[in-house]
This record gives sequence, structure tokens and C-alpha cells, in this order.
Amino acid sequence: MIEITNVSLAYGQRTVLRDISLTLSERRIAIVGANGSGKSSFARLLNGLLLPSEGTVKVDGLDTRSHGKDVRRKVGFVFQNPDNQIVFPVVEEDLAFGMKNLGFTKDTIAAKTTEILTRYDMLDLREHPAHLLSGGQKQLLAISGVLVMDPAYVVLDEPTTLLDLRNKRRITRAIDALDQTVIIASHDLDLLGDYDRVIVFDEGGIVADDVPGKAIPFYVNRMS
Ligand SMILES: Nc1ncnc2c1ncn2[C@@H]1O[C@H](COP(=O)(O)OP(=O)(O)OP(=O)(O)O)[C@@H](O)[C@H]1O
Repeated sequence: MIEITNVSLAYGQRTVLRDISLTLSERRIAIVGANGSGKSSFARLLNGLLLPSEGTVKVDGLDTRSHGKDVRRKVGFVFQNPDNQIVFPVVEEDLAFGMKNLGFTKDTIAAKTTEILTRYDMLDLREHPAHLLSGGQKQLLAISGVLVMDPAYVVLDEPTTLLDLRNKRRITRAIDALDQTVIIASHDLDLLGDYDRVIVFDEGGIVADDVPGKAIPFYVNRMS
């Protein structure tokens, strides 16, 4: 469970999230909102990439301010642009990086690499240069790099925005199949129909928090 209590966030003088309190316990949660409404900033608070200016964020009781390392272990973060996440030139090296940091043995790293690449039908790309992957494959590699570290939660910031329709579908299927709790910021409303909860942000505050059947029409109406 992620508990957000009276959280505000400012960049310098500018407040971009205002007094937000939420308890996130559902398996599939979506954050929607116009450009600049604060979705990415909110997502970054959930694993301690950003710390709140006021209030607290706790993941399974661990405060992101005092237990940043433990929180980042629990909450994997997938960026909108996989080029910001893929740091090593070769696919398997990139996957190994996070696992090495966690002290996984060589055998475990090799086994988990095989398992995740098999899952996404990319085993033949194991020794492939990462920069030569397609957009969809890069996003799958970025997601894989998060999953091999066994997070309990996966936060994704607009993971399909840069993809064509075919790859959007591929990534959507991959996200739908995750065992983990998923929190996704997205502009792709058609991905969210089966979600448990959709939270609508506007100008740094929450204006709706409901099942998709209610929150999405509310949002669409508000935007038109
Ligand atoms: N590092 C930063 N420094 C200063 N202002 C920032 C920074 N990051 C974001 N902002 C501002 O904070 C506000 C919220 O941005 P954020 O990226 O969280 O919104 P968003 O809803 O994710 O937008 P988008 O849909 O365009 O990605 C915007 O006005 C943005 O300009």
C-alpha cells in the first residue's frame, strides 16, 4: 500500500502539486490529466525520485524521505522515453546493471536475464546493441530492467506515448500481464478500461477519483 498524506510539491517558488492525500491499494491504478497537470511529478514521488516539499509518501510503511533506498527497491520506475533508462550498450549488460547493484550472483543474473528475455520474445537479442532496438523493444527492455529487480510495485510514466499502434498494443499486453501492482500515468485512455481506479489530476490537484467508467467520461468532458 502507498500512503500519500498532505503532499505538496514545489519546484522553486512554483507549487505544482497541492495538498494531496491518497491511499493506493488497488492492483491497477491510472493517473490521467492534461499536459502539465502534475502526473509525472506525482509518479516520481512514489519511489522517492522526488521528495515532497510538504507531507509524506510511505510505501508499505516506509517513508520515501528516510528509507529512499528500500523504497526504490520496492517501487520500480519506467520512464516515458526508454533512452533515458537504458544505460549500457548491450542488452544483457543493461539488464545485469541493476541486478549487480543489488548483489545478485552471476548465476542468478544469467537465469533472470534468460527468463525475462524469453518472456518478451527477445532472447535472440541478448547480445544485441541496445541502441539498435526498435522503440517497442527498447520500452520492453526498460520494463525488463525494472522487473528483474523484483519490485512489488511498478510505476510507469506514459510508457506508450512514443510508440506506434502495434507497439502500444505490445507494451499494453506486457503491462496487463504483470503480477505487480501497477500505477501508470497515461494519455492513452483506451488502455485503462479494465483498471481498478482512475485518478484525474488538474493543475496539481485531484478532480476525480473513481472507476474508469465514471472517471474517464468526467475527464473527457472536462477537456472538451
Ligand atoms: N524539474 C522541473 N522544474 C521546474 N518545473 C517543472 C519541473 N518538472 C516539471 N515542472 C513543471 O511542473 C508542472 C507539472 O509537470 P509534470 O511533468 O508533472 O506534468 P504532467 O501532467 O506529467 O505533464 P505531461 O502530460 O506534459 O507530461 C508543469 O508546469 C511543469 O512545467
